[in-house]
Amino acid sequence: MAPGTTAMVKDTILKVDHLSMKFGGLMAINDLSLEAKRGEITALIGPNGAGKTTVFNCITGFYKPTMGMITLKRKTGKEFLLERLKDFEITKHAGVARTFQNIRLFSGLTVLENLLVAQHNALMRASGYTILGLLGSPAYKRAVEASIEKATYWLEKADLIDRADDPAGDLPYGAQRRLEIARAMCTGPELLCLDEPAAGLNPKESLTLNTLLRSIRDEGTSLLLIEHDMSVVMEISDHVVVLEYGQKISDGTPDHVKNDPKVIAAYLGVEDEELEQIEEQLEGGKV
Ligand SMILES: Nc1ncnc2c1ncn2[C@@H]1O[C@H](COP(=O)(O)OP(=O)(O)OP(=O)(O)O)[C@@H](O)[C@H]1O
Repeated sequence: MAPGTTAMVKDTILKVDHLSMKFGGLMAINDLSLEAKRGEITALIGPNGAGKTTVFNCITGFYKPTMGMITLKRKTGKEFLLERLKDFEITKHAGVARTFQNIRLFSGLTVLENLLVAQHNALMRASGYTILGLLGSPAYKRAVEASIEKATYWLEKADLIDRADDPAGDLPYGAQRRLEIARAMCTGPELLCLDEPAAGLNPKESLTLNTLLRSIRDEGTSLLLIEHDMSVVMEISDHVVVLEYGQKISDGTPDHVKNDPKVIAAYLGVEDEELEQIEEQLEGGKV
């Protein structure tokens, strides 16, 4: 068991085994193994260039890893080997949704329309993929009502209901980030992967984001996030994995990793001999 974790055994939703990713001569990820538990917020942190986005891109199918296995276990018990799936299959079959570092909304569509577009697949399925189905089928009408209900639910959760009819591009930055998250939730994921959700947010927006992410977790969706904002990471994460130069250097509760000398050294960029001094200072309670 990782140091700093509790004794209660939780189900694993995501298991990364001996993952490596090479770009030409550069080993961006080197034999990385980690687990994310169901119903928890797991944060992936580390200095710039540590390999966080590369791990994310391997999990969500944007990159095919050079080596290793990534297993996603759904609530039904069914397992998917993500490295063998295409990105859209990872969303559709394995129940993984993601957001990106750069906001990718349909800025000319309204806030509500953005959430309805996210449910396009479910609506088309209900139509039977026919014009007649779109025009007259009761199943399609029911699906439209359900998609509006789901959109409204997430707009309320994301504190965006008052802006439902405004173009998404008119929202302040923090609200656009929450809309992206609401949109991802409308696909009904079991694992939500967020790439720097707090980037560029002011302190008030960060607090609203924390509330939204906690409520998503409390409703049973597991979260994996990359984040540089330590006020977000330490406040809401159940579990933190720290990378440096493509390798895991620490893994445990927020309290465990923030007191881990290797993590402190990685963030301060210190040499090995200085690390020993930090360790001594930590033992003496001076850091
Ligand atoms: N497509 C790519 N081609 C070549 N090298 C890449 C590619 N993607 C990432 N890298 C390299 O892999 C290493 C890890 O990059 P990555 O973006 O995963 O780090 P990161 O921890 O997400 O950094 P940051 O916090 O700055 O976003 C870096 O040295 C980066 O230059």
